[in-house]
Amino acid sequence: MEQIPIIDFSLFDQIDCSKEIKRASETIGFFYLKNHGISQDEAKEFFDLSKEEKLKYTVNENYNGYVSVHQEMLDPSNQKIGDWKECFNFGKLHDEKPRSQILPPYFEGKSEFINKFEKKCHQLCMKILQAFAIALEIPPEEGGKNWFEQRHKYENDSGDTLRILHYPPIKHNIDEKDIRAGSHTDYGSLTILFQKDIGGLEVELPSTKQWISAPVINDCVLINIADLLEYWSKGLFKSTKHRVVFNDDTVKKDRYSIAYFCHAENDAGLDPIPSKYLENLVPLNLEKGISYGVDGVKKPSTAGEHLIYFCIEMGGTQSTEAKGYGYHVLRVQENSPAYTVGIEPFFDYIVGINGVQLVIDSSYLQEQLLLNIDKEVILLIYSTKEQEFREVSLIPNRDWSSNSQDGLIGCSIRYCLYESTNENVWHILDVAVDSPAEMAGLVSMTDYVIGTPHATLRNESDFYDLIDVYLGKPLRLYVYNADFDVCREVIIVPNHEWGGEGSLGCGVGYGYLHRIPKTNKFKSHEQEFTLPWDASPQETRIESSVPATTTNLTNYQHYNPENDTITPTLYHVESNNNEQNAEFFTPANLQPKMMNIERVSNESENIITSEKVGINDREIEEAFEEKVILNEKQGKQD
Ligand SMILES: O=C(O)CCC(=O)C(=O)O
Ligand SMILES: [Fe+2]
Ligand SMILES: [Zn+2]
Repeated sequence: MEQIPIIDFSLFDQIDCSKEIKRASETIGFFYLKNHGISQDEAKEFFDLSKEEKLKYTVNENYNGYVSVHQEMLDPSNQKIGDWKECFNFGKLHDEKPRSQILPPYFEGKSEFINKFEKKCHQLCMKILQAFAIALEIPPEEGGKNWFEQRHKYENDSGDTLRILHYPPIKHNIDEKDIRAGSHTDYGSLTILFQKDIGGLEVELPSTKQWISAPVINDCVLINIADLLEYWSKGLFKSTKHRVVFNDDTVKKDRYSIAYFCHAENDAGLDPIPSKYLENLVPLNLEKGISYGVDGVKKPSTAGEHLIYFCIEMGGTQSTEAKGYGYHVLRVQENSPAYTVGIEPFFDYIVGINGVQLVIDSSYLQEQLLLNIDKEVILLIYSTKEQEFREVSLIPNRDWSSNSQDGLIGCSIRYCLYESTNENVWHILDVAVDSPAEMAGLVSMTDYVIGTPHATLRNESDFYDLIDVYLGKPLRLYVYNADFDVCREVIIVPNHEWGGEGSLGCGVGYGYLHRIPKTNKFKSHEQEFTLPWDASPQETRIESSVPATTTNLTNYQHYNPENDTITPTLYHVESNNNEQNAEFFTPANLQPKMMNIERVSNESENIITSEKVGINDREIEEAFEEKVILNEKQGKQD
């Protein structure tokens, strides 16, 4: 079986050493270094402080600070409980610059030592990266052996982190799923790992997927390649999965380790390393987000963007993001019951009513509303913006509107999947002067295009196709502004004649990094939602085989139409839609709940002066039918 090689770093100046490092990085992604020049110090004293003391320094938004036992779960798909470890992350402790992190008094006294240690680790990483540059034969005109160093300068901001770890002993019987650190890869360029006395680290061989042990070897540090370097090298270097397991002989012992995560500077572009060894390799997909400049040209991702993604993930948003089916709220009528309780179009999904989860598209929701006219019902709502469930209670009724066509709660809905919906938005980046984007009033950085009445935008390219079709013509966009937490309608005329590059004149970002930020405005409702559902409203209803979408929904029953005892003819769908995605509660003529914006006067045809922007009903109807309408009607209206 393959073994993790031991490389003697005192031989650094000989070419063999860099070749060996390259070979190890291409195959296992891990190697031991002997004679690396750093002596390891004990982290134990910090972890011996009281829990209260340590919790005062819980990780901040940059992921610096204290992480308590079980707070981190590195392998959520296989773990039942978080990692059996606690750790403390130090950001870079510059001596020249003010520190971004407040240190516990315990470390304050040792900050000089920590700073020195970090610098030594960084220097060691630079030497290893030099070995990579030599082995990859980066041409001198590109930077030669200094290519990596130029992108990892200590004084520049980066995600460099020193982490001390403590894995407490376990006294009771452990579950087979219990693990000290779940399987994961590291995030930056390189990691130096200092192990001491107690083993348990395992590495998954990329070739065979077998887990092998990475034992403690005296006087050696362990180096591993991390994700950024894998991406940068088009996958030539392997960012290998690793984990820390309990062994019979170590489970009752404390384990301490130290990791130094070396990252590229935030501004470092991630275009591939200039090396002949990469020429025939296909770039890996980062899939975290794409940005386009004002000129419409794709910008390379940077190490900093990559890092933001990491901080979002580790900050825990991943665990709250839910996936499942529900009724997407497309419109909310002003002064309707839904409006009054703050149901938000676009972001909200109705996923349950009175304790029953709506896992199947059926007439159940309508029936329940009809059965409860003038009585209170409780709707379970999932917000893709807040990534949160909440309950609202409202009274379906016909009194709120004089129009008999209006629905009972005043929402237009469509049954669909609610996963990553708020990633399918187009983030407005820099807006160029006098560009169509500026004239349309688009706001740089805080505006997000969330849709259009003309078409259903299902993926990134749909947006660009739409712009092409509307070249020289007014295009209506629904735009969300994160500062004001409000939606409005914008009319833009994409064109190439405005005098700058691109047809919109603004940079656009798409994907995970460019999703709509949470506002946490429903946080205060959390209490309300955790109340258990005690009613079992339909005794005859049987659990459907569809699993609950999230653990939050365990108190919800599943509605199964096959066991329905309610006569389905109670409700008549008043809609001219024929598809199963009928628009149940839509009145024939309603004004969209879009903010009316003041528009700056201008001769240009795409500017409407201080005027309320309404949307034609037919347009909306058709958008809801998910038909892409890209033609004649537009001319008529504008
Ligand atoms: O403690 C160890 O041996 C490994 C820690 C680790 O892999 C990490 O923190 O990323
Ligand atoms: Fe790791
Ligand atoms: Zn963005």
